[in-house]
Amino acid sequence: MGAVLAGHGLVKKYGSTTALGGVDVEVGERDSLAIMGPSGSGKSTLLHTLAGIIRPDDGQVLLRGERIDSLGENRLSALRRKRFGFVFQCGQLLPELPAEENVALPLMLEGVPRAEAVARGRRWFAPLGLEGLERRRPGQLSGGQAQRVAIARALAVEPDVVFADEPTGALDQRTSTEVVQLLTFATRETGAALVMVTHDADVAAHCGRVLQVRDGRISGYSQFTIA
Ligand SMILES: Nc1ncnc2c1ncn2[C@@H]1O[C@H](COP(=O)(O)OP(=O)(O)OP(=O)(O)O)[C@@H](O)[C@H]1O
Repeated sequence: MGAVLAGHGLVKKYGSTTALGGVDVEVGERDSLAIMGPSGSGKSTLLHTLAGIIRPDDGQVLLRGERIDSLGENRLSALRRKRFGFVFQCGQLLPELPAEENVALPLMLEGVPRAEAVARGRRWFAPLGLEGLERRRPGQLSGGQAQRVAIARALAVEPDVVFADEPTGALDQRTSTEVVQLLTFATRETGAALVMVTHDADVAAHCGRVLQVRDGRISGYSQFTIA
């Protein structure tokens, strides 16, 4: 079976800094990949390049075999909205909207009527342990609850790939474990691939594979068997 997302020979330079020096990476359906490495090694650049946020100077990004890095900006941003979900370190939820409307937002941006978008988004509240919190605003949620709302929002469009950039970076260890378990479980349930940057080896160990990046190149690879 072909890769859902692939990067081939990815190069990105900032002046004399080589952030990516020719990286090859692939993720398949239900596959989860953690990207680890020291500060400044190119992890975020790799995630953002795969997600079509940064354009590589050389190499290609393919989504289900189709090249996306050469798309025009409008098509690329439409593709990001429809086919990718994003989870950031701090949920980046809209503070004035209740949880269920934050989750429904990506669907509403795609033209789904509000009531239907909220109903579709609500299916994630029980599996993510958020039942009863639908009307709470982000300021009334704990850090872990807010990250679970962010996961629900990332999954609302039923994306091909979920990108998570330090999704547990602001959480304590116990909450990190809960959040990464839910993130990997819920992403696999939808059949999406997961690409996650993390500094935390315990968090990375929940992914099927771990890619080590150093000085913009892959320096190691490990594979886990997920029960
Ligand atoms: N917009 C930019 N302009 C100039 N240099 C950049 C830019 N973005 C990243 N870099 C440089 O590219 C290299 C890789 O940065 P990147 O943010 O990808 O690393 P990282 O591994 O994600 O780091 P961290 O763990 O600290 O977030 C670094 O040397 C960084 O300073």
